[in-house]
Amino acid sequence: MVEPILQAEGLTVRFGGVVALDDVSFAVAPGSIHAVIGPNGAGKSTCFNAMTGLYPLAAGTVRMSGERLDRVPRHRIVRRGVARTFQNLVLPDALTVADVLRLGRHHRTRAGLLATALALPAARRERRTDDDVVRSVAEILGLEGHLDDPVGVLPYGLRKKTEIARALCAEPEVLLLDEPVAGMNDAESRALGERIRECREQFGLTVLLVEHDMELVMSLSDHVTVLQSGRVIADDRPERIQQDPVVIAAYLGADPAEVRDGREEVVSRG
Ligand SMILES: Nc1ncnc2c1ncn2[C@@H]1O[C@H](COP(=O)(O)OP(=O)(O)OP(=O)(O)O)[C@@H](O)[C@H]1O
Repeated sequence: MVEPILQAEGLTVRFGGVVALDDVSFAVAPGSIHAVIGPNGAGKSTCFNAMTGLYPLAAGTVRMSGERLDRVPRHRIVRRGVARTFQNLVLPDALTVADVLRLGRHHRTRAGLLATALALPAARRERRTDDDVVRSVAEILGLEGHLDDPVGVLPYGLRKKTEIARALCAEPEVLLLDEPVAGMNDAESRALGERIRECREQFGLTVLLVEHDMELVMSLSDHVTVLQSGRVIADDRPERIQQDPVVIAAYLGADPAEVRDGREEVVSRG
C-alpha cells in the first residue's frame, strides 16, 4: 500500500466497564473512499469520535501523513486538514445555508475582528475567498439555489447536504462522514453518493465514512473496514468483504462456520 494519509493504530476506548474499541488498527490510502461498517453497537461512531479527539484514547495512536493527530486538541484538528460531519444534525435553524457554510471557513480566518468590522482590505479579500469556496462547494452539492434559505425550512436531505458542505468548506484533505445518507430514500442516497464521488475528484479528497447503507458502501468505497464488538473483523476491498463468511456471520448474528454459500446477499442488502 502507498503511504497512508490517515492511520489508526491499536485504538482502544473504554466507557467504564465497556470496551467500545479494542485494539483497532487500519490505514486509509490517500485519495480513497474508505468505509467503516459493522452491526449496531460495533464501535463505528466511537472510532470516528476517537480519531477526531472527541473521545479520549485508553491506548493507540492516530496519524495523519505520519504525524500524531491524537495529540492535537480537537478544535485544532481541522487545521491539520481533517473535517467531519456528525450522525445527528446540529445545524442552527435560523442560520442561512450560506452562514452555515461560512462557519466551515472559520478556522481559516486570519483578519482580526476590528479589520473585519471596518471592512479593511485584508478582511475584504478574505471574505471574497470565503465566498468563492462557499459558492463552488454549494454548486457541487446542488445547494446554490438555497444559499439564502434558513436551514430550518429545508427538507432533511438538503440539511444533510448542508452539513457535508460545511465540512467541505474547511477545504480538508480528509473528510469524515458519519452516516451521510441516513434517513434518505434510495434515489437520494444514490444521488448523494455520486456527489461524494465528485467531491473526491474535484477537491482531491480522501473520504472516510461510516454508513449502514450497504448498497452505497459497496458501490462507492475502494476499501472497507468491518468492526464487530469493537474489533476489526475484516479489512479489504468491497467485493471481498461481500463474500467474507466472518462478515456475513457478523451481520446475521451467526457462527461463521455455519454461514453457507449464497448468504452473502445479506451483506449487499444491509
Ligand atoms: N458515550 C458513551 N458512553 C457509554 N457507552 C458508549 C458511549 N458511546 C458508545 N458507547 C457504547 O460503545 C459501544 C459502541 O457504540 P457506537 O455508538 O460506537 O457503535 P456504532 O457502531 O456507531 O453503532 P450504531 O451503528 O448503532 O450507531 C456500544 O456498546 C455503546 O453502547
